[in-house]
Amino acid sequence: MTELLTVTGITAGYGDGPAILDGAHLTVEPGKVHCIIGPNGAGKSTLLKAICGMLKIRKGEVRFKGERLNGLRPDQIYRKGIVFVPQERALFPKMSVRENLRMGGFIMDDAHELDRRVEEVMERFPILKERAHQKAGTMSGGQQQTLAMARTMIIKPDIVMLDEPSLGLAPKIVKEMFEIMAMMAKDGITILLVEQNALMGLKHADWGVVLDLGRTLFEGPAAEVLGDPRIQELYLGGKRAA
Ligand SMILES: Nc1ncnc2c1ncn2[C@@H]1O[C@H](COP(=O)(O)OP(=O)(O)OP(=O)(O)O)[C@@H](O)[C@H]1O
Repeated sequence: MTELLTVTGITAGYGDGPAILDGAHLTVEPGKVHCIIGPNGAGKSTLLKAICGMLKIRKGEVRFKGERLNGLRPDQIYRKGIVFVPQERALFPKMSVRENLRMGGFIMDDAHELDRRVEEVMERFPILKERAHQKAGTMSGGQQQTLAMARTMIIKPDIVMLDEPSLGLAPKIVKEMFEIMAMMAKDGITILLVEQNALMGLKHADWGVVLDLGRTLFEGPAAEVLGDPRIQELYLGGKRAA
């Protein structure tokens, strides 16, 4: 197995506060969809924030393509091709769809190339092309989520980390969101997904990771996680996977 990213025994927290992550580990394989599940407060979002450089790693390490990422700033990690979409999506609500997409390429020096990428991405998402001049903040939740996901594609990233992208969206829109995620994976983008609806998340994933109290309790093929009676009982609401 060739790992794209490995997280080994990391400890991290907010400021000088207690360790929220306490020995978490993770193996990320190229081109696959990885879903991190676990109860509220387990540290799922914190894990994504630690990987993308928003939180200092106190112990352990994160390696990407063999290179240690510890201590790098978020923009340096972004430049390497790891993009994080937080729960709140971090769009610029007063800026247009096109301007938001351009912001996805803030690390690109070549303005023409950036414009070309924005056009290319808009071709993939007709709703964004139609609404290129609309202010992002005036769009529906689903359209904003589409924009947030499309924006990651501007720099042709290696890894996109999505923190609860389905939050607050109607079921039909959630389905569309998972379709976009599948399209990104088909394009070769490796996905790291945190999903509150663990069953749904795992059903769309290749690899499952169970995090609790800041530790990785289990990681393995998503089908195995779905089929494990103990995990079903503790983390999947006791529901048998269909
Ligand atoms: N900005 C912050 N400052 C201090 N503590 C924080 C901050 N953000 C999260 N925490 C704490 O870190 C712990 C883990 O939060 P985190 O958001 O990573 O959990 P989660 O597994 O993603 O759960 P949820 O589904 O509730 O978001 C919680 O106890 C939370 O209160």
